[in-house]
Order: sequence, then structure tokens, then C-alpha cells
Amino acid sequence: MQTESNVFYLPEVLQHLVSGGKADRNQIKFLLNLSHDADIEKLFESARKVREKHFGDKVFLYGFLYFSTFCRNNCRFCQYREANHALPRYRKNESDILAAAREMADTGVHLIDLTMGEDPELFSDGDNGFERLADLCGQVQQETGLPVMISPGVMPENALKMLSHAGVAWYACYQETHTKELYSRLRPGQDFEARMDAKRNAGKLGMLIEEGLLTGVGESVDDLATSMEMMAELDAHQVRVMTFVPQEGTPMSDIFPSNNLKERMIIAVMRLLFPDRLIPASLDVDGLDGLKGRLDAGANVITSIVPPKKGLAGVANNSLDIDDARRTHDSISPILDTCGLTVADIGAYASWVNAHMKTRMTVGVQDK
Ligand SMILES: C[S@@+](CC[C@H](N)C(=O)[O-])C[C@H]1O[C@@H](n2cnc3c(N)ncnc32)[C@H](O)[C@@H]1O
Ligand SMILES: C[C@H](CCN)[C@@H](N)C(=O)O
Ligand code: SF4
Repeated sequence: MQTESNVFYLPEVLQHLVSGGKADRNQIKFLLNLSHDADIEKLFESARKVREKHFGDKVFLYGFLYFSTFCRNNCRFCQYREANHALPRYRKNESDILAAAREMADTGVHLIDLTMGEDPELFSDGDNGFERLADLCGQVQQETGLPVMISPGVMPENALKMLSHAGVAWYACYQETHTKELYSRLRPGQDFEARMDAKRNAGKLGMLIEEGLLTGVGESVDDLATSMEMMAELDAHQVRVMTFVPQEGTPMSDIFPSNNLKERMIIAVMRLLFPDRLIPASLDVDGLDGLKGRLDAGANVITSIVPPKKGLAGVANNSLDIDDARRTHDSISPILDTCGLTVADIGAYASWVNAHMKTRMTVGVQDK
């Protein structure tokens, strides 16, 4: 597979991975460095083959409910950073959150992703704040009958315990990069290990973990290979990557926006490395127009489905394709048809989550 000059032979590397072989660091870097269209298409083709082997033609849909856009942090890439005082913010009240969650459930999503900034109102309220959050998650599960993902930022262990006891299935907390120097440039003042430990603690409690990367922020192929290794070590059940979208009024606003080719290549490599895991095609970066390319790269979860005219925002793009109802199940369906994909039934997703939470729980017990 590897010639003496350490150049790999692509068809053999792909065959090795499609048949379930493990990739080493050099192979990961070799795939991420592909530059000829025909080679990149072979990478995408292999990723689709592996997705089909593990998930058939089925995809899952995630409703995205950004219920508070207040944040105490100053991530340099994010429009919701505390210092961006010009940005209008909102905090949805419980009845609005439940109404929006019900509406998403009625459109046939498989999960509700409850996301917030690290809202000072909640974090300054100590355990009472965390209890309110856990209670909200429980109510959303109750009202919709769907699993919940929580994306609240770094949570202390006692808060994770409350969320786990409330039955929250997923904890999402993206490291963006596992290269500490780059991390501290992206998330200044935020402890790298604390963010990693929050995921590990959630895993020990039996929750499923989503890990995520940013691309287009100056990361190298070496940085990406390190992230793939760290995602494997975390045993994350969902792994994602999003292309950085420069934001007005932030320190990274002048970075030239990348196209989504690198994101799609990273999705495909993730599919080959994590064949049975969930990999999002987010609507948040390029909206509906970006969906087909991400699915053709091997993604199997469509995320950031947001109901129109509810005053709910996205993250990388706070309004793109939302009020014109292009981030909905209906708008997605024709794209799925062109990709030969169909939406899984709700039960199939719930059984996938339960099966993997059980394994996680067993592992969690052994970890203690
Ligand atoms: C899910 S949202 C908010 C949740 C929580 N406040 C946190 O930071 O974990 C945070 C994620 O959105 C993504 N994100 C934020 N701003 C972005 C941007 N301008 N372009 C692309 N992705 C962005 C990053 O991956 C970041 O980890
Ligand atoms: C980044 C968000 C997810 C947070 N758990 C959402 N806008 C998405 O693209 O899936
Ligand atoms: S990424 Fe999250 S923690 Fe960072 S500024 Fe945005 S909302 Fe806050």
C-alpha cells in the first residue's frame, strides 16, 4: 500500500478502509491531502459505500433549538461572543421552547438539539440554574417523546449528573481543534482539558458524546490527524466538522471564507475512520444548497433543522434559509431523493440511541 517514498496507492488505501481496516496517521494525512478531483471523488464514493454498509439508505434529522444566545465567553470565531454588543440576543421562555420543540417533532425530526451560549444568567445561578436546565430537557423529552441533545458549553460534573438523571441522551461540546495552541487562539481563556474532561465525564455517566471540529481556521493536516486520533480516543458517537463562517464584529471577521471542499473531505475521512458513527451534514454553514455535497461525502445526519418564523437562530449563519422554510423536513426531501436516501423511522433512531447508551453505560461502569 505504501511505496518506499512513503506515497500511498489510493485504491489500496481505500479498499483497506472500506473493508474495515484501520487507518494510521500517515494514511489519514494522505487522504486529507488529496488534490485531484478524480481522487477526491473516489474518496467520496468509498465513504458512501461505508455509510451504506452501516446505515443502508437511511438518514436522521435533528431539530435545532437555540434557546438562549447570551454567552459569557469570547470565542474569536463566534458572533455570539460576549464582546459583540451590537448583536441582538434572545432568551426563549419555557412555553416558546416547548412549542417550537413540538412543532419540530411534528415535522418528523428524530432528536431535539437544545443549544445555548454559556448564558451568564444560568451559570451564575449555580445548581438552581443547572436544575432548571435539566428540568427543561425532561419537559422537552416528555412533550415530544424524542431524545434530547444538550449543547450548553462546558458543564461541571454535578450539572452533567442532573442532565443524565433527566434522561438527556447526548452531550455536545466541540473542541474545534485538539492542537492546544490553535485552541487557545480560537477559545481564549477557556481551559482545553476542562472542555475535554466535560465530554469524558458525560461519557462516564452513560451519555452519548458529540465531538466537533472547525475547518478554515488555519488548522493543518497534522492538526486534523490529531483530532481524528482524539475523537477515536473519546469514542465519540457523533463526530462533525463545520467550515468556519467569518462573522462581523469578531476578531476573525477578516479571514477569507473557505469553500466547503475541505469540510466534505473531512466528513468522508471521518466516515472511513468511524464507519458506524453518526456524522452530520449541517444546514448551518451553506444552508440547503450545501446539503447534497455533504451527504455525498458520507454524512448521515441532517442537522440544524429550524422551523421558520419562530425567531430561532442558527449558529454559523443566524438566519440563512430559516424564515423561507428551507431548513425544514419538506425542503430537504427532494435532496434526499437525488441522493437515493430516505428518512429513517423514529423508532430506528431511538433504538440506535438506546443500544449505544447501554454500551456506554456498561463501559461507564467499568470506568469507575
Ligand atoms: C453549538 S454552538 C453553541 C454551543 C456552546 N455555546 C458551545 O460553544 O459549545 C457552538 C459551536 O458552533 C460552531 N460555530 C460557532 N461559530 C461558528 C462560525 N462562525 N462558523 C462555523 N461554526 C461556528 C463551533 O463549532 C462551536 O463549537
Ligand atoms: C452547530 C449546531 C449544533 C449544536 N449542537 C447546529 N447549528 C448544527 O449545525 O447542527
Ligand atoms: S461558541 Fe459557544 S461559548 Fe463560544 S462564544 Fe459562541 S456561544 Fe459562546
